[in-house]
Amino acid sequence: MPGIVFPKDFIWGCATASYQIEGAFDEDGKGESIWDRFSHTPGKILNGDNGDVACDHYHRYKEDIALMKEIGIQSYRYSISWPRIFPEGKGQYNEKGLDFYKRLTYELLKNGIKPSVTLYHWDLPQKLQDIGGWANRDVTDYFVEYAGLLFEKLGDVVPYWITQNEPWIVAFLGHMMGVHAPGIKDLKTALEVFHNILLSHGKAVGAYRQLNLPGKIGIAPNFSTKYPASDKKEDIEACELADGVLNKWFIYPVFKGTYPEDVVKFYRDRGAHFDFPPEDMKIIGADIDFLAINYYTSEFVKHHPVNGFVEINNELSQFEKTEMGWIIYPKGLYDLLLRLDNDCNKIDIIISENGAAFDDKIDENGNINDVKRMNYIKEHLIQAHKAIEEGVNLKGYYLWSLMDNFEWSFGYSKKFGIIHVNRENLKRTIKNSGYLYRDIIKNNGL
Ligand SMILES: OC[C@@H]1[C@@H](O)[C@H](O)[C@@H](O)c2[nH]c(CCc3ccccc3)c[n+]21
Repeated sequence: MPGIVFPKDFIWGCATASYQIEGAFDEDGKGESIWDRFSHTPGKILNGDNGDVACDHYHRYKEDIALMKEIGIQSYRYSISWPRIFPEGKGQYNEKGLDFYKRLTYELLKNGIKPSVTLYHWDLPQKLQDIGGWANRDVTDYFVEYAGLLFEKLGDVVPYWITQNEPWIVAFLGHMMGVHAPGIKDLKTALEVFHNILLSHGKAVGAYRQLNLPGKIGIAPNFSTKYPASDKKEDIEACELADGVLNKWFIYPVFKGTYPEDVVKFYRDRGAHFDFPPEDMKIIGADIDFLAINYYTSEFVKHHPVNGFVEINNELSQFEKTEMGWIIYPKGLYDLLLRLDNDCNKIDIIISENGAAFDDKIDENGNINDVKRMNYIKEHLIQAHKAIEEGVNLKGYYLWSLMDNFEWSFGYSKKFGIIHVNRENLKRTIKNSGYLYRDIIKNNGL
């Protein structure tokens, strides 16, 4: 592979999220989150796993930051647990909870690692779910109160802020499919939740601008590139609809001030009447400094007589798959980056999540030669670099994830880390993919 060199100020990072790594689920005044409630509900999580202890990052954060330093990570994307800050979701804040994130943030800065803070990565205070959660429009204002406190306390030292992680997953896995917290199965609720999460994002951006802080603020949707399974007209139309449901459903409100008409009709035809106050759309379309994208895989799409479209990856044996059953399709990242560069007015983009779960094997010397993950990382970075050469303003890459952690409904069975975590004693071991990433960072390329 001819030497691939990234731009000199390209940011090399890694990402985690509070509920997936912290543990200490009820320590130092933290309130219950909807993921505490969901994972404590029998039958929701594989093997009955939960985040009570997770990777115990709450107590081991200094050791974990030392490992980031050893790998040479330049920026660390972490999320703040809202119920650690506001145990009841609003009102009186919890000094001890805030103190943890101050200690974590200053330890990163001390080690020359730029903090990138995600305000919401799914762990809503349960007390807010008790009053309707994200389906209750008032929660958007409680989110601004929460965000505003963190802007005030950490805004002068945190250079990157991400308001919301994956509104689509929160809305549709949590409120339509019911496989994520809070486990609701209702399309209309899912649409309200999606809208209110975007509204909370826009309001928080507005609050951030008022404070004239030195950092940058954005949002982290999940995208996947859709390809028609054939060149039949019906499959091409089905693919357009699938792209609308996932990708346009985010891009249009945030960058064009409206929801995509074809998808609104799709939902209306399925009994979910959908329209929101026009003034909301202005708030949702607040200017952001960067778009953070989570990309893992792509889908091939076929026409379906009832549902309009069906994604057929599980029928495709020609692609390698990860332990999540997702096809490995690096060109989908390239195509996504070119598309976003075009659709989002050449906004700065960072890849806020990219990575893969594989069934890692530990050899007799305790080393983990996770070649599949190493190949996945290299192949996706090659595509990211190609996009940069095409003029895409790609500014950074955050690998998912720093360490093996709680993979939502799959519990600890799916491992995405470049650092292995022993589930018995929580011992950390850098995998060969971690050493590869160290070399990539050192060389600023492949
Ligand atoms: O599944 C790996 C990671 C999660 O651990 C992160 O918390 C989450 O931000 C994240 N998003 C995606 C892509 C969208 C997706 C999420 C959950 C389930 C299926 C697809 C993959 N991941």
